[in-house]
Amino acid sequence: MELRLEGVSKTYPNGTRALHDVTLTIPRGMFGLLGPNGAGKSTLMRSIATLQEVDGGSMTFDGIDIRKDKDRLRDVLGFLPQDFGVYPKVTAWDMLDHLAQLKGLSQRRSRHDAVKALLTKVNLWEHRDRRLGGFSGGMKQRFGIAQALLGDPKLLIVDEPTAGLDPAERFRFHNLLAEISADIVVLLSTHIVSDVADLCQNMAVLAQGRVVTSGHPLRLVDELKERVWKRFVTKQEELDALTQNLTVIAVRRVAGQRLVHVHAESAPEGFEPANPDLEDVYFHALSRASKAA
Ligand SMILES: Nc1ncnc2c1ncn2[C@@H]1O[C@H](COP(=O)(O)OP(=O)(O)OP(=O)(O)O)[C@@H](O)[C@H]1O
Repeated sequence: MELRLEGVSKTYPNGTRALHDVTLTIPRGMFGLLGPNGAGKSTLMRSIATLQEVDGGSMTFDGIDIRKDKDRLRDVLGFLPQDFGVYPKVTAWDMLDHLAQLKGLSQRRSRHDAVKALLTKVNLWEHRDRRLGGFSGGMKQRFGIAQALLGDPKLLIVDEPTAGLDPAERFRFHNLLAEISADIVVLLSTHIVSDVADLCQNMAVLAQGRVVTSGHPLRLVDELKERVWKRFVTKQEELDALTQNLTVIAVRRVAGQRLVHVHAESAPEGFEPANPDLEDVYFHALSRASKAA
């Protein structure tokens, strides 16, 4: 069971090239698709979810040709879109029961069993009679996952699910996703590097519609070993000079100071070795992509 994308491309009518020859193999488990705003993540998610068309390439999931056989894909798909909205005056139970009916669960008894199991799974059973409008951001997202899991999907797509969640809610949401992804393919799109570092066995970075790196997060970090160097800077002129002469990957704030990470085969003067992490992988991939553009 895997999702395969080959040469997927999309240009919007206004000429924006949102996807450019995207080729990825996404196996069972959690796959993180990282990229800055405008990279093309939502376009890709929505296309896989059959909500919009691509212009070229092929997309298959577990033997289903997604572009040709949309209905078959929808039968095995769960989707939590970026802008998942809820009816504020409806209770969690009534909303999920209604959505379950729309999904084709017509037999009342088994539908109620399924709704109960899902609300329990996402830890909202005790809140089932509360109106959705009173839910916190994290509760709404967990409800979003419950609706996405109706009908036991084999492919679950979640688009930027943790934006705006506080750390405790994020942690809870992560645990839920990790549990779900044991048996199915979960595609998580995000611009938050630590979501991918914490959760994903495989990942890709998308920039300007292209896959700029992909693989196992720890292996990608490993590839940067002894190639990332750090140094604190205080003045803007210093930073400008470094940016001109070296490959600056990232500038972070650490305890109120600016810490520069650069990529180089050997230590530039004044720099010491840094332990690379997934942020370095991400920013290095983005800086390579913007140089190539
Ligand atoms: N309907 C549309 N018509 C024209 N251009 C679009 C349309 N939807 C998206 N775009 C453009 O396509 C590019 C990719 O957008 P997309 O929303 O897929 O990126 P993203 O990585 O999901 O970003 P974000 O996190 O901001 O949603 C952007 O340049 C965006 O402005």
